[in-house]
Amino acid sequence: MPAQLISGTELAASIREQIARRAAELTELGHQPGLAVVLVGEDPASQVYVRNKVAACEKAGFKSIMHRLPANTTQTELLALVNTLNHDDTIHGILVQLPLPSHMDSHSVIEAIAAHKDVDGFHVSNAGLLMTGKPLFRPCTPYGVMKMLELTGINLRGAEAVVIGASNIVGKPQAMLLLQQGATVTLCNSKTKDLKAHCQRADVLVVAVGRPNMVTGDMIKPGAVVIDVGINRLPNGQLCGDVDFESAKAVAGWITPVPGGVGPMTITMLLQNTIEAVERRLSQH
Ligand SMILES: NC(=O)C1=CN([C@@H]2O[C@H](COP(=O)(O)OP(=O)(O)OC[C@H]3O[C@@H](n4cnc5c(N)ncnc54)[C@H](OP(=O)(O)O)[C@@H]3O)[C@@H](O)[C@H]2O)C=CC1
Ligand SMILES: Nc1nc(=O)c2c([nH]1)NC[C@@H]1CN(c3ccc(C(=O)N[C@@H](CCC(=O)O)C(=O)O)cc3)C=[N+]21
Ligand SMILES: [Mg+2]
Repeated sequence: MPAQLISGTELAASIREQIARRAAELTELGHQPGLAVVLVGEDPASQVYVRNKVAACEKAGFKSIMHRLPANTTQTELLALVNTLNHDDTIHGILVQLPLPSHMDSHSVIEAIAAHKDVDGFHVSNAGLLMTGKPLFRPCTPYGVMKMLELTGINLRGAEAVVIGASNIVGKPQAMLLLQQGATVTLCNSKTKDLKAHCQRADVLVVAVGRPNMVTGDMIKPGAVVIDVGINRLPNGQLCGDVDFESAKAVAGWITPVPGGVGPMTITMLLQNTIEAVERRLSQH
């Protein structure tokens, strides 16, 4: 039996409906959720993502402010904008689109964002809180993946979870969230020996590397849940994931498509985190 599809597009739409309802209530109370998205430079892929994020905000009834800065913006100018947004009470979430131009130090920029507005969850204090099991914001992509896993009904307690890719924004926080749900987690990287053997043990396989079709059907345990985070643009302009969808879907129990999989969930969880920021501020005043 071929794998069941986990539609990120559909799950995202149903979560966004709830978010829009809550946003309307919060607006009614005088607290319209506000997200600021900062894009430096003209990277075409980043422009697409940022446009999608702003459109999703508007559709959900958020206030969304897009700050587009030229590629030659200085780090000092960017830090000044971040500081202004930190002090703007109409803004609950701040997202600085990565990657930043090479003349900037993204670490310092992320650290400049007020941790309570860091809806990406990338600030070191948010990474630390996640690690200790008391997250303020869960990074959007891994958070979205957890929602997709919930939809499959898989019991993560004692499950073998393998994450391929160990970046600070996807792989590492993904491993933490899986661990917190009781999975036995293996986190693989470019030095991993015999990746195939690790994958074949996985009840849950999350792939976040950035290499087209690197995971093939022969690497997958029959019935496994396979989550493809990768977004790769092929020379012909087509988007594809890190998983070879055709061979994988013949073996997996559940699988996410690209596009229409994790990507739309990432944006949804960005909205979710912004709502959480508003709720938190309300409960503290
Ligand atoms: N759908 C979505 O919403 C999102 C999608 N993405 C996509 O996910 C992918 C990963 O992104 P990101 O985490 O930022 O990537 P990074 O480039 O930051 O990290 C890649 C990771 O993959 C590991 N890796 C590289 N080659 C191999 C290999 N042959 N075998 C095993 N591991 C390997 C690297 O190992 P090492 O640590 O040893 O270098 C590293 O840990 C990209 O395609 C990106 O576009 C990213 C964010 C959101
Ligand atoms: N500060 C910051 N936060 C991020 O969350 C962040 C970032 N920087 N830099 C880049 C990555 C990547 N990312 C994606 C979000 C949505 C889709 C998405 O919606 N993808 C659609 C397709 C979009 C298309 O057509 O290109 C899909 O998969 O169906 C993809 C990728 C967020 N990132
Ligand atoms: Mg996707």
